[in-house]
Amino acid sequence: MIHLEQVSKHYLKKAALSDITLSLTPGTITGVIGENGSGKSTLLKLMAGLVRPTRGSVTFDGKPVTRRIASHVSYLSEQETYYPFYTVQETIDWQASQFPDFDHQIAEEILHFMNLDPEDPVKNLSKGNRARVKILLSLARKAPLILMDEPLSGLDPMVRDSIIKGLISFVDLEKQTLVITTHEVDEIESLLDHVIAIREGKIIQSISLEDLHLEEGVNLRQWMNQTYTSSTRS
Ligand SMILES: Nc1ncnc2c1ncn2[C@@H]1O[C@H](COP(=O)(O)OP(=O)(O)OP(=O)(O)O)[C@@H](O)[C@H]1O
Repeated sequence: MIHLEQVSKHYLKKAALSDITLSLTPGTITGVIGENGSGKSTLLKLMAGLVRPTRGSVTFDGKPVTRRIASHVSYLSEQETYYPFYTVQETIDWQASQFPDFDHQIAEEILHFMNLDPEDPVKNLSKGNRARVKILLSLARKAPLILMDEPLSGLDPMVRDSIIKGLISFVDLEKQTLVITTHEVDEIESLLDHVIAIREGKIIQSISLEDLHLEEGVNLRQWMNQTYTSSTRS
C-alpha cells in the first residue's frame, strides 16, 4: 500500500507540505481534513504521482510512485476533467479507453444507481449530476487505491447522500483503499475508519474513528474543533 516517508512539497519557495510520514492500512477509508490551503490536495496528488516530492519518498507496495505507474490509483480531482460536449455514455467510454482496469458492468450499475441518463450531454447536467458522473468514473475502476478530492464540495444534502451511498455500495474494501478529503465532516463520519488532520502543511493529528469515539468520547466534529483549537494555542 501507499507509504510516505518524511515527505515535503514546495511550490517554488513556499512549503505546501512538510515532513509527512504516513502509511495507509489496506481496506480502510481515511478522511483528510484541514482548512483551505492546508495541503490536502497536495497530499492526494503526491499519492497519485501527479506531483513529485521536494524531499522524502512516496512508495506504493515498496516501489517509488511516479506518473508512469499511476495505474495503482483512481484519482478524483477537485476540477472537472471530462469533455463537456461528450454525452455521459461517451464520457464513460472515453474513461474506459484510458484505463484497462475500468469495469463496464460496475459503470452500468452506478449509472442506474445514480439515476443518470447515458444520452445526456455532460454540459447540460446539473452540478449534482456532474459530481455523480465524476464518482462513477472513479469508482468503476478496479484500482487498489481510490483518492477523492472534495467529492461532496458545494453539493446539496440529497446529492451528498447519494454520493455517500455510492461510496458504501461500490467501493470494494476487500481489494480497495479509499482516501477522501472533505470539509463535510458530519456526512462523512459514518464512512471513515481513520482521520488525519492537517494544518499548514503538517499532520497535527491522526486517529482511528474507533479511538476517537471510544477513548476520546467525542464525535468527529467535536474532535476536529478540539484538535484545531489546541493546535492554535500551542
Ligand atoms: N500548483 C501550485 N503552485 C503554487 N502553489 C500551490 C499550487 N498548488 C497548491 N499550492 C499552494 O499550496 C498550499 C496547499 O494547497 P492545497 O491545494 O494542497 O490545499 P488544500 O488543503 O487542498 O486547500 P483547499 O481546501 O482550498 O482545496 C496552498 O498555499 C496553495 O496555495
